[in-house]
Amino acid sequence: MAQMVMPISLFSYYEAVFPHISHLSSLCQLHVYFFPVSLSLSLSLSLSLSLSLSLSLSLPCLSLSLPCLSLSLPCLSLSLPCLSLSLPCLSLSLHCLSLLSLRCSFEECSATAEWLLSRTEIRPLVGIVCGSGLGGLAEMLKDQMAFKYSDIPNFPQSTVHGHAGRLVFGMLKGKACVCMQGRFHLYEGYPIHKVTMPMRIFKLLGVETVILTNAAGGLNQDYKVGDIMIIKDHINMPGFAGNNPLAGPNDERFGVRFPSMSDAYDRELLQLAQGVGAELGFGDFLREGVYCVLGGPSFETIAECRMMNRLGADAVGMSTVHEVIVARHCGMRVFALSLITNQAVMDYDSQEKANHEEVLETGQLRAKQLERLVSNMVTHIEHNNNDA
Ligand SMILES: O=P(O)(O)O[C@H]1O[C@H](CO)[C@@H](O)[C@H]1O
Ligand SMILES: Nc1nc2[nH]cnc2c(=O)[nH]1
Repeated sequence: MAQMVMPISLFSYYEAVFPHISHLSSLCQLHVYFFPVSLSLSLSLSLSLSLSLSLSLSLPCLSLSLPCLSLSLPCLSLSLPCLSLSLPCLSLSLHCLSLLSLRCSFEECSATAEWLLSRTEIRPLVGIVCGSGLGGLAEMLKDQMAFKYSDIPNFPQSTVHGHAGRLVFGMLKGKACVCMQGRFHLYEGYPIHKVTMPMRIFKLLGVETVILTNAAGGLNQDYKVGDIMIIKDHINMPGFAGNNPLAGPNDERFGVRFPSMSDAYDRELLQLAQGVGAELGFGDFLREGVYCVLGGPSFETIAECRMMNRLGADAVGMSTVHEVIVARHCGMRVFALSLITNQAVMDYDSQEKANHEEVLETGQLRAKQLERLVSNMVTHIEHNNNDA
C-alpha cells in the first residue's frame, strides 16, 4: 500500500556525527513508500533538488533502507543508508545525505555564478564584502542589480543584525563591482566551506580584486574607537585547531593544495590605501595592523584579549580571515580594512563590556569615511592581475 508521509528528521544524529553540517536542519523531504521500494524526494537548504531511490525492508513500524542511488542537481551525490521509523501518520527518519554537495563543489559554485551572470550584464572585476553595519558601501554602486541571498541558488542566508543579505552588482566610479551586503560567520552555524563559498563565486564571476571590511575590537592600546585599520596580516586562531576553509579534498581548479599566506594582503593595494587615505586627510585615524579571528559569538575575556595583544594582534573579530584564505587560494588579490568599533576590555578594573549595538553605532559614525576610502581606492585599482 502506498503511504505518503512528511518526515521529521533526527537532526541531532547528524550534528553528533557531522558537527560541521548542522545547517542540514533545514532539509525537507517527502517520502513516498511503495513496499518494498521507497522513493524519496528531498529539497535541501542549498536548493539542490535531489531524487533518490532506495530499497527498503519494511516492518509495520520500522523500515531500513539500503545504500541507494541518489541523483541531485546540480551535482551527483552519495547517499548513506537511511533508517525510518513510521507511525500511522508520522515518520521519523535519518535520511540520505548529499555528501558531495556539502563541500561547495566547483560545479555548485559554477551553477550559482552562471545563474547570476545570466541575470546581469555587469562583469565585476572588484568584489566587496561589507562588515557589520558597513553595508552602506553597496548603496554607492550605480546602475544596481541586486539579488536577495534567499533568491540565489546555493547561497547561505544572513542571520546577523547589520548584514542585509543582498548581493549587489553595479558600477563604482566607473568600475564594475559586486558587493556582498552581509557576510557569513562560523558562529551562525554554517560550515566553514559555506562561509567562504561566496569568494569562489566571486572568482567564477571574473573578480580579480577582493576588498573586505569588518567591524573589530581594538587590542592595540594606541587605537581609538573610530580608527580604520588597514589589515597587513592576520592570526587565524580557528586554523590552529584545524578549522581552515581549505581543509578536505583540494580542487585544483580553484587552487593549489598548499597556498602561501605570507603574501595574503596585497602590498601594492596597502600602499595605495595609505596614499588615498593621506589625500583624503584621514592620517589621524588610519592605522595598519594585524587582525586576529576567533570563532565567536561570545566576545573575548580579558585574559584572551591580553593574550592576543601579546601575540601581536592589533584588532580582534569573528570574520574576514576565512574569506581571505579562500580568495588567495583561487588567485584573487586581497585588501582588507577593520573599523575599530570598540576597545577590547583589557583591564579588570574596567566596567566596559563589548556589545553588538555599540559595534553598529560606531559603524554609522565612520561609514561615510570608510566608503570614501574604498571608492577612491577602486578608482585607482589596475586590473592586469591574472596570476596573483
Ligand atoms: O566581522 P563583521 O562581519 O564585520 O562583524 C563583527 O561584528 C560582530 C560582533 O559585533 C561579529 O560578527 C564580528 O565579526
Ligand atoms: N571578537 C570580536 N569581534 C568584534 N567585532 C566588533 N568588535 C569585536 C570585538 O570586540 N571582538
